[in-house]
Amino acid sequence: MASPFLAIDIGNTRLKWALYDAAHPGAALQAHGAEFLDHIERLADGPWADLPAPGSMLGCVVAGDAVRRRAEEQIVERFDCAPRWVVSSAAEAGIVNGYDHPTRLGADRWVAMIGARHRMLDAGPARPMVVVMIGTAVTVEAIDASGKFLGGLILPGHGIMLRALESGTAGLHVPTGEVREFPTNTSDALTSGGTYAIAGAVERMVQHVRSHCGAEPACYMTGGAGWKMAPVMNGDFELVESLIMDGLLVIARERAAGWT
Ligand SMILES: Nc1ncnc2c1ncn2[C@@H]1O[C@H](COP(=O)(O)OP(=O)(O)OP(=O)(O)O)[C@@H](O)[C@H]1O
Ligand SMILES: CC(C)(CO)[C@@H](O)C(=O)NCCC(=O)O
Ligand SMILES: [K+]
Repeated sequence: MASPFLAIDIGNTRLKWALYDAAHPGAALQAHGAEFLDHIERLADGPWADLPAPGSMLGCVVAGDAVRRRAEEQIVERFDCAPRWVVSSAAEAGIVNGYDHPTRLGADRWVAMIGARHRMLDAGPARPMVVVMIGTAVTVEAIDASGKFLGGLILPGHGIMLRALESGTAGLHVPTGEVREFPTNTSDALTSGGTYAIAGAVERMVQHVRSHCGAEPACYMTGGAGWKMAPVMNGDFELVESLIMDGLLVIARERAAGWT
């Protein structure tokens, strides 16, 4: 009988977790949550206190070693299961890594691409992809129709952009504004500037992929602030909140198949 599977995504701002009824794509979500990194110690006695014990877990972590260790303490304290973390490699689950040093690619980026590829192939024939993650940092990945990761962009997220402007200028200390085509106050100018900086980078990558691959890419967006970007994106962007969790489920199934 299948046992529950715990998926964990530790970013630079928050730890996201999701418990599924089994370790394969399409498994039913039983519980999920997110904690700011300062609050990881609460997991075992808080949100995880009443969960059924998972038979296995798999995660991706881009925060530092100290954060990863604090998460491992919670996993071991609450559940009798070994912490396992995805490391970016030369190839896994249908994606071939084009990075100069494949292991230096952020594990969250690697897992999100694997989740996106699986979703794209589920929907129809193979196409190139653009995969965008809007978290603490923003990443914009290009993948060709064969599953080769061609390369990607890293840029500051909304929060970092605003804090950089605040600390680097004398006159920019204002509340968050609205996204406007023609902003007429400082708040709107800052919020719109950040949003369109990200949108512009994404549109450029879509152009690069379109001309390099000679086909229209399937475009996916994920990350905690993805819902804020989705409305301003040109073209068909599918917002998939669970892209990293989907990728973890794909990898978990492949590994289980390889080990039996
Ligand atoms: N209204 C806002 N104005 C400016 N920045 C914001 C706003 N809302 C969220 N942010 C910033 O956007 C970033 C991403 O938000 P969030 O923490 O939800 O994403 P995340 O996917 O959990 O990030 P990570 O995976 O990197 O931990 C954070 O750095 C946050 O400070
Ligand atoms: C770029 C971030 C911060 C995005 O979360 C993360 O994937 C990371 O720390 N990556 C390592 C460097 C790289 O991917 O080239
Ligand atoms: K992330």
